[in-house]
Amino acid sequence: MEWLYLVIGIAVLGVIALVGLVTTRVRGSKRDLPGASTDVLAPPRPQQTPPAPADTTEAPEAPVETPVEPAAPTLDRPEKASSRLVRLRQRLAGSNALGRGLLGLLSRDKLDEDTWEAIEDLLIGADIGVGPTQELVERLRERLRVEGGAADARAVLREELIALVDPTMDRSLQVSGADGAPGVVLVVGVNGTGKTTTVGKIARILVADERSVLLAAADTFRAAAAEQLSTWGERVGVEVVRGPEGGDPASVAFDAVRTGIEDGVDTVVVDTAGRLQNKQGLMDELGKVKRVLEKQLPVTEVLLVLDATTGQNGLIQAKVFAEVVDVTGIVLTKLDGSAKGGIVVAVQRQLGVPVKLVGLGEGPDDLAPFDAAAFVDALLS
Ligand SMILES: Nc1nc2c(ncn2[C@@H]2O[C@H](COP(=O)(O)OP(=O)(O)OP(=O)(O)O)[C@@H](O)[C@H]2O)c(=O)[nH]1
Repeated sequence: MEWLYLVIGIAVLGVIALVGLVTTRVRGSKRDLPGASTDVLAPPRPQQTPPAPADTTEAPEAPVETPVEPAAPTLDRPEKASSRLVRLRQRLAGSNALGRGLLGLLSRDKLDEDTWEAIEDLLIGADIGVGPTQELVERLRERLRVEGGAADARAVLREELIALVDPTMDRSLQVSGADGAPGVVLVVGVNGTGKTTTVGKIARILVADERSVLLAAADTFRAAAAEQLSTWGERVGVEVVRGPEGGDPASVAFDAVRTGIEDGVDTVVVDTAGRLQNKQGLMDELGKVKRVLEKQLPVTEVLLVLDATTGQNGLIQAKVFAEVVDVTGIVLTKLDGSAKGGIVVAVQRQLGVPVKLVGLGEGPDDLAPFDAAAFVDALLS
């Protein structure tokens, strides 16, 4: 019996050993299958790329992002006043017909009475005025007679014309107040002479000279004038004080000077209306504007704007304005469109005040400080 138990035990052990061997073989063969996976729906694994070799060069730095500032409005850079008359001298083309005409006559071999008469006609035609014409002709006759053939007609004419225009007059603009207070420039003139345009151009001259400026749109009569002035101001970053259309011009002027004092600007330039029904209305309004301005600060300059193409009419206007306000300087506009440069002499004689600025075109920087010698040189060029 014992041997039977022994045989059964050996047989059981053999079976166990056989089953264990088969299981191990099956597992081993599964592990060896390429791509074997427990889940067939799983997406194929992305192929692993070998790690890049270590880069020994420095990686470029990522650009640093700077915050974008809102674009500042681009402002005009007005031309310096000193270079303007030279640039604009060819604009006096109409007037230099006068210079050429005079030189042609004076260069004749014989200066007879007919020639002197022709010279007089030329001068009067150029609006120099009767008195200054006679004075000039007398001086020329005298000098050419005394100096005789040795005289250089051109040089003599140049000297005498400069003397007539008067280089001794103070033509500087009074744009500064006392003790650091703003200077106040009051601009007057009949409408259409180029007054508003001139105020805009004066602002540019001051800005080019690095002065701070405030404009007062005290021409409340014409709505477009305030708009026009604002456009001039915006181009050079100058503030414009405005009032309601048809409002009191004196109150706009007052507000502007108060703002100018508060802001500490160098100069306040005041535009005024010129379109008034009668002389009394004009007197009342301009007188009031000036009085109201002077409650706060003295007016340092009163500029009268005259259109050079209007000839005698301009002289009559000049007289009326001079009665209303103390004009301290004249701005002659549209000299580019006029053959009558002689008006410079006539108006200075009439008012006894200097031409300080001349308008020689519609461009923003076509307003130049007046200079007697440069003007005469342009006439004779
Ligand atoms: N050719 C030329 N034109 C000029 C000159 N100055 C001004 N003008 C022109 O003259 C016209 C009238 O100018 P404004 O400034 O509007 O005249 P204003 O006197 O202010 O007129 P109101 O505002 O109605 O009183 C405009 O077309 C200007 O461009 C100049 O020197 N030469």
